[in-house]
Amino acid sequence: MPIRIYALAKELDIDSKELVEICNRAGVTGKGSALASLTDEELEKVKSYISGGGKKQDRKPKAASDSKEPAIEQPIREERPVQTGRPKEIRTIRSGNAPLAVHGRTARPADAGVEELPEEELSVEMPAAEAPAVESTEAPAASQPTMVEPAEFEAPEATPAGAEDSSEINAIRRDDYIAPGGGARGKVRVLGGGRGPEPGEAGGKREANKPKQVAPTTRVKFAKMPTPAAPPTPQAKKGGEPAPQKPIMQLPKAAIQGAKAGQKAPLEEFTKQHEKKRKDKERRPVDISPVDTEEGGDSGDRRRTTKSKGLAAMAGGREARAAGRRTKKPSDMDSDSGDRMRRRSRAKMQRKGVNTAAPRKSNVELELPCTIRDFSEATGIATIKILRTLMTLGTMANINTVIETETAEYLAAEHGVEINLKEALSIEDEVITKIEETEDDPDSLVERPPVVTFLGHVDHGKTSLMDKIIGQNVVSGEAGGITQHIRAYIIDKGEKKIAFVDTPGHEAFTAMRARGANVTDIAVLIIAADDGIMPQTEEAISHAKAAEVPIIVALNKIDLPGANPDKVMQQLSTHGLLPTEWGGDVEVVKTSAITGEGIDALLETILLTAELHEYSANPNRPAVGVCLESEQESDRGVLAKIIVKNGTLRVGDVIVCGDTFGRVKAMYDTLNPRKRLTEAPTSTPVNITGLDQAPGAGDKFYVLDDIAQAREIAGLRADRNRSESLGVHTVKISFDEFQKRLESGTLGGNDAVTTLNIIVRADTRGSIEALQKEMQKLDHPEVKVRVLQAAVGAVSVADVTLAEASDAVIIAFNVIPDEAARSMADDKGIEIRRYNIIYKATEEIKSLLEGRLKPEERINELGRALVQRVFVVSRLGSIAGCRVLGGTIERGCRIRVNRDGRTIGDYPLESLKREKDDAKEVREGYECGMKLQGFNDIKEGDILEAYKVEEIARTLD
Ligand SMILES: Nc1nc2c(ncn2[C@@H]2O[C@H](COP(=O)(O)OP(=O)(O)OP(=O)(O)O)[C@@H](O)[C@H]2O)c(=O)[nH]1
Repeated sequence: MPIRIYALAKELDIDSKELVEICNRAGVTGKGSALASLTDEELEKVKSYISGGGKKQDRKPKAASDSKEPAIEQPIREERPVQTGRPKEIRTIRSGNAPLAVHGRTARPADAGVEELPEEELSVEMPAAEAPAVESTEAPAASQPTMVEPAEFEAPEATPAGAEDSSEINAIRRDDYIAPGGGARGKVRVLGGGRGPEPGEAGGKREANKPKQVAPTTRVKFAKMPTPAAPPTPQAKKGGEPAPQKPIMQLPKAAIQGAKAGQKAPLEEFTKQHEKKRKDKERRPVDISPVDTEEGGDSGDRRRTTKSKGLAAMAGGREARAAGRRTKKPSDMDSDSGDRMRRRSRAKMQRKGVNTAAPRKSNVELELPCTIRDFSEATGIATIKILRTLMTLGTMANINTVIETETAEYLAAEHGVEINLKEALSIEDEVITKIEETEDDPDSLVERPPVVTFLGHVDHGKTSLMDKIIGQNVVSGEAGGITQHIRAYIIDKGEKKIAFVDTPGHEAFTAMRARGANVTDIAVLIIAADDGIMPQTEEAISHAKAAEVPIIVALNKIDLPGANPDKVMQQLSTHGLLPTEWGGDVEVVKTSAITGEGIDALLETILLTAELHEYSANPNRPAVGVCLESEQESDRGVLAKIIVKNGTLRVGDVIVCGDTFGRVKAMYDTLNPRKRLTEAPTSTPVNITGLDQAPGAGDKFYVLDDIAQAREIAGLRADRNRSESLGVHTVKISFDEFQKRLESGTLGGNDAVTTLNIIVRADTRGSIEALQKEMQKLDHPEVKVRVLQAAVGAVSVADVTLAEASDAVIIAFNVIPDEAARSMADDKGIEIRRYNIIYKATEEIKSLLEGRLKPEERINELGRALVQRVFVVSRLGSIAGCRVLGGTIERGCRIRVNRDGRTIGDYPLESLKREKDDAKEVREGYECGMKLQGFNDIKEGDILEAYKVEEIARTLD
């Protein structure tokens, strides 16, 4: 017969609730309350359980038997599941006013009699449903610090009657506490379970069976703690097995003992120190070393780990910070902070010696001129390194400094970078070069009139002959009967035309050629038949030959009685111009400007020669040509005389001519200056207006599409001309320059054979013949010697002009240059090489050709002096009283004695005096006395040249 549990409890005289639990332990489950009924079988089972002592055994604390701790130290509680998570409620008691330090709370000095309890004995109530079962001896793994409020020991809690949910409120009752050794007052036990002791246990069954009479004030009831999120502790991850939690602060043994003994100060001091350390640590930047992070939350372990890692850990931190910076996008930061960060980063890299420049590049193409910044960007070399390199050369520069080709090559070599330098194309290169390099379609070419120039000695009849041809009388209009201006005309000869250019002399002709304006197709050499070849005739021959144009000889003044054509033809033969009459290829026409004899024959010969050479041009292309002369007129402005070399020039065309530009406003005929033209075909000389300034003789002109282009090109040229005029003249041509050009293969010439042009001036015809004979012996497969001119007499301006136009060197054998030629040669950088031994001159030329010209000595010209008086002293000999004309005369130099333009001797200077005193040197404008060693035949009017021989170190093998 079923019996209610409460009835059975009454029968057995036990608490109904306790009986319910006994039923459960006896295996009779499903009896949740005292109202539940027990079947007979269940009743028998329960009674059997009670009578079998199971009740007593169950009530024995398991901890007492399992724990390794001394039994007296074991908490009196039942084995309960403990959750590793958060605590729900805490029950604790304390002795007197002594607080307990629990989980992160600073322990205050405890009163005497307070028992130090192991931490795991601090009871934390966990929700049974969530908590994994653990041994009660293990410390709860809850990492969240929990504060336990003090509770009065004298007022233990009592479970209120009818409280079924023990997990919700677990009061501590007096019966729960069993003092070791009789329950001495003052001992503290923190109880884990909410249940009171079972009957029969210490505390008495009687008390257990009765509800406790608890004063409301003595019962401590805590509100539920907020539910913190469970930290992902490593212990929790390991199968739910919590790791033992270590105390935040470990008190040293001495402090504990001192505190127990009532010594307050040591413990307080230690506590302060610990607190200070903790705060310092909190203020320190967080070390985010990956190693430390993995170590978990144990601060002690973290400290050890950091120390043990040492520099490695620091490096790791730096890397982590750098990684943080790298991952931060520029957009995430404001511009200022971004700039600061970049600057800091750059500065740091520079401190470390890290190259912040772009990586070096190879095979760099660099357009010159460029700035140092451009060079750095192109090559990847840091600008600071480039500037340092330049400083070693003594060049102070900055990043905007423009560097030239040589500097760029040096920098590239110094820093081991290969660069391909290319000059920047200017608009001039792009436009003008394109025009010049444009080749006309052969089908577009038509025959054009030849341009003829008359050359010859003064008064041999050039102007008169041209006048006769064009039917004008210009001779009478020229000042002094000497041609002062270039005249240019085009005449009709039947169906053909011939253009004539009359120059003031061969020098003007050559000067124009020197500027690259070789307008002449055919040179007509005018020789007066009664006079024959004169010095200027020789020069004219040389100039015509140097121009490499066909030569026609006009034997003028044939009407004169003294005309001797055979003599002239003989002379021509000796100058390399063999007449056709004598089997040569030079046409010789006998003419008279007075009678007109031979004029038609001359014109026909010109046309025939032109036909042979097939001069042609493209009339349909934009015109190109040369300015022959220009002047500023008051009414028409700039009037330029030009000749069209190709294409057709029209009014309205935009032209650039030298450093001038403009649009052709008007065009005038050269024969009839007031006759306007609308166009000028090829080979036509015309006067034009419209240019902004007067161009120079020899300036080429080009027709462009755009006036702005013309203006820009003219401006660039003007700037360049200004800078060149401020620059220093360099030696244009010299033996050394020849040597360099030979070695570099840039010496001018046809095909594979280069040509060494020489102009010879000598004291006698015999010297010239001897020199020419020696030079004919010079044989070189790749270089040929070409004597442009060989004449007797001092070096003239014409020689220098020819040398400039032909890249020639002047060899002066026993002669000196006149003052004008010397000045001009210095000005234009033309070398005049002087010799007094034929063998030495030919030896040097031979060495030059063989590429082994290695001057061992160099003549250093010092100065010149004019002998004004000669004093003959019996004991000493002749003393020359001189005035220094130029330079200085120095003691110990050598003196060349020149008389009538010829060098008659070369002697050492024995003594140099200023008045009666020996002088070290005498400068220009001063008088001095000179005694030459071994020469007493000095005369007034002699020119004494002082020079020194300098030893030059060999630069080649
Ligand atoms: N009898 C004669 N006299 C001539 C002939 N040609 C020129 N003359 C004269 O020679 C003189 C010089 O003539 P120009 O024509 O001035 O000689 P040029 O070569 O032009 O002289 P520059 O202008 O100084 O270079 C003049 O008085 C002419 O009259 C000629 O064929 N026969």
